[in-house]
Amino acid sequence: MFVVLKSVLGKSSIYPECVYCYRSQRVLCGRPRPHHGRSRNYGMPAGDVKSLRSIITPPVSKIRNIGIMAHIDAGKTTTTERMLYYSGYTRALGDVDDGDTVTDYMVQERERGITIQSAAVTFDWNGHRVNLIDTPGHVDFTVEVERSLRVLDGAVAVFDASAGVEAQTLTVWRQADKHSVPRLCFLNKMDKTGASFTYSIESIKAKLKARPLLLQLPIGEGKSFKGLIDLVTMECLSWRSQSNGDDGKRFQRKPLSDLMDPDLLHLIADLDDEFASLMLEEYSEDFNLIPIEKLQAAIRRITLARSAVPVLCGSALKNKGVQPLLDAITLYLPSPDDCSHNFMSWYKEDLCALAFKVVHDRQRGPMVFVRIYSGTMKAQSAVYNVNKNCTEKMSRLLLPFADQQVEISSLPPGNIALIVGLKQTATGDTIVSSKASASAAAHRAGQAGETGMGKQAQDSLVLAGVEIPEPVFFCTIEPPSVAKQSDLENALRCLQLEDPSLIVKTDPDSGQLILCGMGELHIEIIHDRIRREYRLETYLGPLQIAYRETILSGSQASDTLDRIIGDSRQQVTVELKIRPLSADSPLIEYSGHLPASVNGYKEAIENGIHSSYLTGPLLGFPLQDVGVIIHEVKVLPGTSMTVLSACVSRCMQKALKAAEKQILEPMMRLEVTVGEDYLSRVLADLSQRRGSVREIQDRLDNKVVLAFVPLAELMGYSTDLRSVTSGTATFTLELSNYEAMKPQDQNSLLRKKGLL
Ligand SMILES: Nc1nc2c(ncn2[C@@H]2O[C@H](COP(=O)(O)OP(=O)(O)OP(=O)(O)O)[C@@H](O)[C@H]2O)c(=O)[nH]1
Repeated sequence: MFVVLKSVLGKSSIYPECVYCYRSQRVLCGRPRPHHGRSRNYGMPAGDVKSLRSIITPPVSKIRNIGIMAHIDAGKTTTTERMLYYSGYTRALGDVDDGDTVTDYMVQERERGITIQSAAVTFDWNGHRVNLIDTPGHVDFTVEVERSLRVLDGAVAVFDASAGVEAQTLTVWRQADKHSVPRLCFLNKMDKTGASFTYSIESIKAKLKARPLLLQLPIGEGKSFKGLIDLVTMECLSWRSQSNGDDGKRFQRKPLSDLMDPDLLHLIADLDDEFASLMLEEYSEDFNLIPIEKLQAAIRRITLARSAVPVLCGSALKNKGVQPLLDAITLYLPSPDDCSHNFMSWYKEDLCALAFKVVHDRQRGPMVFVRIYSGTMKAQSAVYNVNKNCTEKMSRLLLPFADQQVEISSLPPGNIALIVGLKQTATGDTIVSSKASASAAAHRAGQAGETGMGKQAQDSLVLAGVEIPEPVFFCTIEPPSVAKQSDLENALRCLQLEDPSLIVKTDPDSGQLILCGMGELHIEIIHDRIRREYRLETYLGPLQIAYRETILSGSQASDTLDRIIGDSRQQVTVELKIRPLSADSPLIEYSGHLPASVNGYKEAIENGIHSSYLTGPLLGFPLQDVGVIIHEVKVLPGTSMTVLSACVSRCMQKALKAAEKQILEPMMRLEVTVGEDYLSRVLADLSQRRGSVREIQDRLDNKVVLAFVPLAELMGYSTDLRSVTSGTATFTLELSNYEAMKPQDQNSLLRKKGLL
């Protein structure tokens, strides 16, 4: 039994069993007030706390962890807002155009009107707990998309009914195909001039290669759109005109006919054997006697098997069709019970959760969104972070109900929760109950290893997270003044917890901070967030590609460092050889006749070598595949280990200068999905980008081109691909390896950098 205390802030320890509701304007997780000065009233007057009072943990079969995916501007934020409103968790209808929505809470999202990071909101509908997870579609945020696909069990694809399937939906749809996520389609904006139900259905068939299962038909299109025909219940659903201020909460359901829709029945029988036998046997006399529940159960089986995709329609902006969409989510999309992940079996009843988003609250510090896969999560307990190898204490466990957070004492598997108190946990980390439990899971994975599972597979099973690709772009970032340097470092530390694909380094020569990210937009967004959220005006250097360097021939060098520091003499002599590293030789070797005392210096010697690996001799990029043989090390007694490391490092630089050098460039594994009509154009474009095509596969009616292309040739690829394929192709990109540049390409790069 929960009691809601209105606006009681920071007193949870006094009433540990209570559920607190927080006024969003004060305690939102880092959510700033709307920038335009107008703010929505999220306050909860007395007597309107029914929904929070009734919070109980539902059985897992009643949980729906659902992603919303859409092309930019299709209306997913508006649809989400309506869902929150109709389910009773917000008191006013949020409007994207006024910048006062709940889910798009980063200011840039409000201003740019795009959704960058996945936000999760929870609400209850018809006895079900719905956790809505927003799914970004931009290619720079692929990791974000993959991570959100990992935590959700089903998805709703929202379309602009006047545009049909657009590029971003295609990208996320294909990722959802890859991860076998069951979906529903919602054709939004049926009220818009040019909206066409038929066109949208045709484009779902043609572009997504999906089989639409029409559960509704619109009554009118564009300005004349009034309501829907529900083909499952054979009812007419009509809403009052929004022009007289109607919020669409109440609508009329009028039975149209006692007869079922024969087309729908036959299509369902075609797709579902169980339903077909009902029609042929029990109800062969009269199909119209088939109970609606049986029809709905068949639609659910079809949706989960992904043999067709239910299609609904409406207009979120005009408050029409959202409640039936919510019904469909609870009726047809999977519960956590319907989905399983391999790694879950290693934890059995023990806690295993994935941190899928970290946000910063000025008062409460980092707040971590988690999906619980197994075991129970308890407030005020210690948890073990497998990725960071550390134990942390969580203070509070919250449910992210709309824009309020509701405190709860424990949560079973299948749920999404918000944790306060974890300081080390970053997005993508796996959280379990203890180190012992992680070891037990690794042990179980190991036992399976004996039956054919490799070490790598074991590790990935123990971890619930998504692998973060190496960043391939970088640029320098400078604070407005030296005094602000530590503020900038702090901001970057916080941002890294939220976004593990952001890497921050310090240039060893200039001491400048360097941002490394996944793409142009990624770095731009980080820059923007530092300005807005941390109020720091920073300067970015030009965006550069992260090359690497290596050597093609061996070389030898010796060096002596002789210094008087204070009143002691410090002297080191080093002689070493470097050579291209072959796959089976060790990185550092010591030649046979070194004095035994060298053993005591090994750490300092290796530090010197590792520091020289960070800056290559040509352009200062990290070294790769360079082996070292230490021939001689003479150290005067009393010499500090720092001087020894410095001498080794200087000697390495000398040897590197003398060797034949090579730049390695990042090669990207590019996967382009395109219709046959545009295939030749895509291939011609790739050949101009120094790309090599490895394979062309068939996927449904599309061609999938697998190619390796130098990253340097992929600047602006998304725009170019859109123009050569009229927006019909999608692509994914990830780092494959580093490859030696051809002499002419290397020379032109060096010339560009002013080094030739
Ligand atoms: N006519 C019409 N406009 C709509 C409807 N739903 C949303 N819009 C408008 O479409 C624009 C985009 O809506 P959003 O809800 O921000 O779309 P989104 O998909 O969340 O956009 P991103 O977060 O940028 O990807 C806004 O101007 C909305 O007012 C609708 O049903 N009909």
